[in-house]
Order: sequence, then C-alpha cells, then structure tokens
Amino acid sequence: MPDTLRPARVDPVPLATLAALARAELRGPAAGSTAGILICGVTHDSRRVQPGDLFAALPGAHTHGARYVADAVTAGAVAVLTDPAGASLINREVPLLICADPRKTLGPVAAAIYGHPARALVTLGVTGTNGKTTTVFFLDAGLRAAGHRTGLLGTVMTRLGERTVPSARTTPEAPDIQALLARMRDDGITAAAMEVSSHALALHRVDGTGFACVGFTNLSHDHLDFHGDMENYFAAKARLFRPDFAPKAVIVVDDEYGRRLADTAPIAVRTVSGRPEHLPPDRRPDWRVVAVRAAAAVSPTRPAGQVATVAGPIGEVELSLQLPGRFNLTNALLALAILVEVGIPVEAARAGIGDLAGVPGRLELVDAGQPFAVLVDYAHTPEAVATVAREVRPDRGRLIIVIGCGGDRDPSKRPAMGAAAAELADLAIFTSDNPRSEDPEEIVAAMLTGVPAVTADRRAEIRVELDRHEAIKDAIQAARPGDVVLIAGKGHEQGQEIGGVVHPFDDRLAARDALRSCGWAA
Ligand SMILES: CC(=O)N[C@H]1[C@@H](OP(=O)(O)OP(=O)(O)OC[C@H]2O[C@@H](n3ccc(=O)[nH]c3=O)[C@H](O)[C@@H]2O)O[C@H](CO)[C@@H](O)[C@@H]1O[C@H](C)C(=O)N[C@@H](C)C(=O)N[C@H](CCC(=O)O)C(=O)O
Ligand SMILES: Nc1ncnc2c1ncn2[C@@H]1O[C@H](COP(=O)(O)OP(=O)(O)OP(=O)(O)O)[C@@H](O)[C@H]1O
Ligand SMILES: N[C@H](CCC[C@H](N)C(=O)O)C(=O)O
Ligand SMILES: [Mg+2]
Repeated sequence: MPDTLRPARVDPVPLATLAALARAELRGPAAGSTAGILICGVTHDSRRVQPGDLFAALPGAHTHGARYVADAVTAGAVAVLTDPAGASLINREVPLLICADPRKTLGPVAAAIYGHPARALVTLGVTGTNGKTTTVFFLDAGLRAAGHRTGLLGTVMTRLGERTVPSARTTPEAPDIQALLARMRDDGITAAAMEVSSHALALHRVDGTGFACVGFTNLSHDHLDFHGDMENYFAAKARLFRPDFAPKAVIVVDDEYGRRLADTAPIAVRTVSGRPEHLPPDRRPDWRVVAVRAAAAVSPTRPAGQVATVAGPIGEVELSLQLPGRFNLTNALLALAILVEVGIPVEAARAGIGDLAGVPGRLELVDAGQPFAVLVDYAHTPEAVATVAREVRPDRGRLIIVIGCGGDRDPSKRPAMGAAAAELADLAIFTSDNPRSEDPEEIVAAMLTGVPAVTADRRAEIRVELDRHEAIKDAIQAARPGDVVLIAGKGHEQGQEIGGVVHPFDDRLAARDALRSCGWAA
C-alpha cells in the first residue's frame, strides 16, 4: 500500500496516552524521559516507517519485527510497541511499550493515533467464506446512490472516492486500515464498506474499528491450513459479531453456520435467506427472496441479469440485478438489508444495487463474438466451484471448466475442488493457479485424488495441462456452439506467482488470446 495514503494531517498523541490505552508497560531509554514524546503515525513494517512513527514490532510466523528495530529507528521511529520476547531482542536505546499481545493492542492504538476514523464514517464490514467482495460492491453502489461519497476496502481494490489502488490483501494490517479510514475521512468520504477476512479477525487487524453494521455471507471449507478446523474458522468469523465491533448484524442463514451465528451473536441480528424454501420450518428470516421473476440463462454476449421479489421489514419490493447467479441474489439481498439497517432509503439502496454492472473477475464474460460463453470467475473453494458450476451449466451445451488450486494455501481443499469440477463439468482441465513455493504437479495430483469419489457415469473427462495459458487455449479449442467455458480461481488477479516470482497473468487476457488464436476477435 502506498504510504501516501496515510491521513494528510495527524494531531500527535502523547506516548503515555497510548501506553495507558494499551495497558502496556512503558519502558524509557536509560537516559532521558518519555514525557513529551509524541506519536504522529504507526506502522508494523520497518520498511515503511516515517519520522515520528510508533513502530509495532510484532511476532510473526517467519521472524520477529523486533529484529528490525534498528532500521525503524534509523527511518525515524520514536518508540516501539512489542511483546516481552521482542523487548529482549532489542538492544537500542528507544522507548518501548511492552504488552503480552501487541497485535491485540495495535488496532486500538492505531485508531487512537488517527482519531478513531471509523466513527466519522458509516463503516460497514462483511465476512464469510464466499461473496464478501461482491456484497461489498453492492453496498458501495447502494451508499453512492444514497448520496454518500464512498471508500471501499477489499480483495479487488482499495478505493478512496475516485482514487483506486490495488490491494495487497483482502483486509490490510491494522495500521493500514486506520490510516486508510482516516485518509477517507480527511478527503470528505462519508461511508466505507470493507471485507473482513478470517485472517484479519484471527490476527486482530480490525480490532479498534467500530462498524455501524456487519454482515455474514456463509461459511464453508477454506483456510484450514491457518485455522486448523472448521470450528476455529467459525470462531474467528464469529468474533466480528460482538458489541466491541458492531451494535447490529445481518446474517445469511442458508447454512448451518449462519443459523448458529444468528442464534448466538450477542448483538441485534436480522436474518436473510436467498433460499427460504430450504430452511427448517421454524426459521422465519427477516429478509427473504419471495420469487425470482426473470433470470436469463448465461449467453455468450451479455451478462444474464435477474429480477426478483424480495420481502423484509419494509414489505415486498422488486430487486433488479445486472449480475447473474442465484447466489448473487443472496449477496444483493444481504447488502440491501445492511443498507436499510443503517438508514439508507430502500429506493436508493435498490437503485444502487441495480446499477452495479459487474464485479471484476466474478462471472465476467469474455466476448469476442464466439458462439459459446467464456466466463472468468474467482471460485477457489469447493463450495464456490460447485455453486457457480451449477449456475452456469447450460441446458443443452457442455460445461468446460479450467481449474487449479493455489499453492501455500489449504491443501485439504484440493481433492474437494477436483471432485466438484469432475462432478459438474463435462470436460475439466486441471491446471496451475498460483503454485507459489509448491510443485504444480503435486497440487494437481492432490486435485486428482478427489475424482474417484465421483461416480463414473457422472464424471467429466479430465485433462491435465499445467501451463495455464495452454489449459485455457485447450478449453476454448474444445468448445462448441452453446457450450460454457468457466475459467475458475483467479478472477481479477493480474499475476501468477510461481516460485516467489509474480509473472503477469490475467485469465481474461489469456482467454482473449486463445479466442483470437481460434479466429475470434471482437
Ligand atoms: C498468515 C498471515 O496472514 N500472515 C501475516 C503475518 O505474517 P507473519 O506472521 O509471517 O510475519 P513475518 O513475516 O514473520 O514478519 C513479522 C513481522 O516483522 C515485520 N518485518 C519483517 C521484515 C522486515 O524487513 N521488517 C519488518 O518490520 C513484518 O511486517 C511483520 O509484522 O503478518 C504480516 C504483517 O504483520 C502479514 O503481512 C502476513 O500476511 C501474509 C503476507 C499473507 O499472505 N496473508 C494472507 C494469507 C492473508 O492474510 N489472507 C487473507 C484472507 C484472504 C481471503 O480469503 O479473503 C487476507 O485478508 O488477505
Ligand atoms: N453467496 C455465495 N455463495 C457461494 N458462492 C459464492 C457466493 N458469492 C460468490 N460466490 C463464488 O465465490 C467467488 C468469490 O466471490 P467473492 O469474491 O465475492 O468472495 P470473497 O468472499 O470476497 O472471496 P475472497 O475470500 O477470496 O476474497 C465468486 O467468483 C463465486 O464463484
Ligand atoms: N484470498 C484467497 C485467494 C485465493 C485465490 C487463488 N487464486 C489462490 O491463489 O489460491 C486466499 O488467499 O486464499
Ligand atoms: Mg474478497
């Protein structure tokens, strides 16, 4: 994240005030007092320290930030926040704030340094395994239609008003979140919608951020390398639904985890269902899809929008979307409910949701005039692959899927992703996603272990082509009129990370190249 996106001006905060807030031991240098030390900014990365900063020297999975205190001080850090282990690594004369878990205190400390910016905005947060980015785009569109100047933090981009910068991750580190929100506030932005990942919750990145309302999309298999099991993963997500983060929540109750969360969250809860007909009979969601009035099938040339009647505490209304897919109707209804909960007029919310033309890399059509649909999508979990494949499967033509799994990410989801593709496609081409430090061949081998679980008569033809460009080309060469080619997993991504090097790669451009090589060019 560029450092220019810090707030323009900060009222310096006394170090002693921050020590009291963090309940940290304040240890001064041997010579001199800490009285009078003022903090003007904060970062967790020695390479991004600016003069007057507090440097948060955090324990990490690979190293300890305390090892970089000398660099931080040279760059102008005036104090260091760390844990006892970090303090023992530091042999510089620098004021220290020492607490047991500095990640936990960093969010509130950063919020205090930048003047609690979330309080100055209508700040909305969305968590869940799939659908966060899409829901946040709907929220942003609804807020704008209601006259807000908006900011957006998420996987695809970080946007402050008219300025967009690429996002390094879905949810930034605590100092960056607070700096971005403060910059938004200073730039006259009045509302911000952000994705809150489970990593962010487990690593306390959003601690100290007060949301007006938070939302939950769903929970299914992902990130078990980090969380260990589904219970821990659920517990990480559930943290957001507590009074220290938000007074109220809107929760999709179409899966068991959403229902558990709605039943146990100690804050005001509204429930949403995109599939109320599948709910247990004693569940009456506050917001529900009543009927889908028109949903066009996927066509090679136009995104298939939909019109539905939805009902909520405001009565029945019509919701029109330009996005295809029943799951996107659920995402849109979640956004509508959140917007209404924070006082956005329903007409403005509906208009904004209807205005959203698409989300980059989510069921994005690549149209070069060919007689079959080519869709680039970000499905990278077993549930997302199955959901999206069911949605785009043509009635008469075939479904061709190009799919891989990311390296250095939950290996246990690979067989399930392989199985979902094998079950729902007619032809599945297994390829590389971002292998990162892993061997692409081994990743695909793990995907292949899931295939025998699919009964032979329902199983797709499986091909393996590790070169993603070639795999996309193979899929497009194999497509016949009326087929759908679904290129899954990388969506909006602009690069492919192989062995620590990020090579330029964009599924949409790769698809265009392949179409051109087959004689299609628009
Ligand atoms: C698993 C995870 O989230 N790890 C995060 C964690 O890294 P770590 O514990 O390994 O840190 P480390 O490398 O040991 O470094 C320790 C500390 O030394 C500091 N350091 C290090 C080197 C140096 O020269 N100077 C310096 O100050 C680092 O900034 C860090 O604070 O703390 C780092 C910063 O403090 C994060 O950058 C890092 O995110 C890594 C890069 C990451 O890939 N995270 C992904 C998995 C992630 O967060 N994904 C989620 C979910 C996506 C989704 O499904 O939507 C996301 O929100 O994007
Ligand atoms: N409500 C949903 N239920 C199931 N699958 C969904 C849903 N919404 C989106 N998807 C699928 O998940 C993919 C990712 O969607 P989106 O980017 O909105 O999710 P996300 O939660 O932000 O993902 P990430 O955690 O990677 O940032 C989509 O491309 C689609 O295939
Ligand atoms: N936010 C997700 C993105 C996965 C995208 C996929 N292309 C991959 O690299 O695994 C993650 O970090 O797990
Ligand atoms: Mg996202």
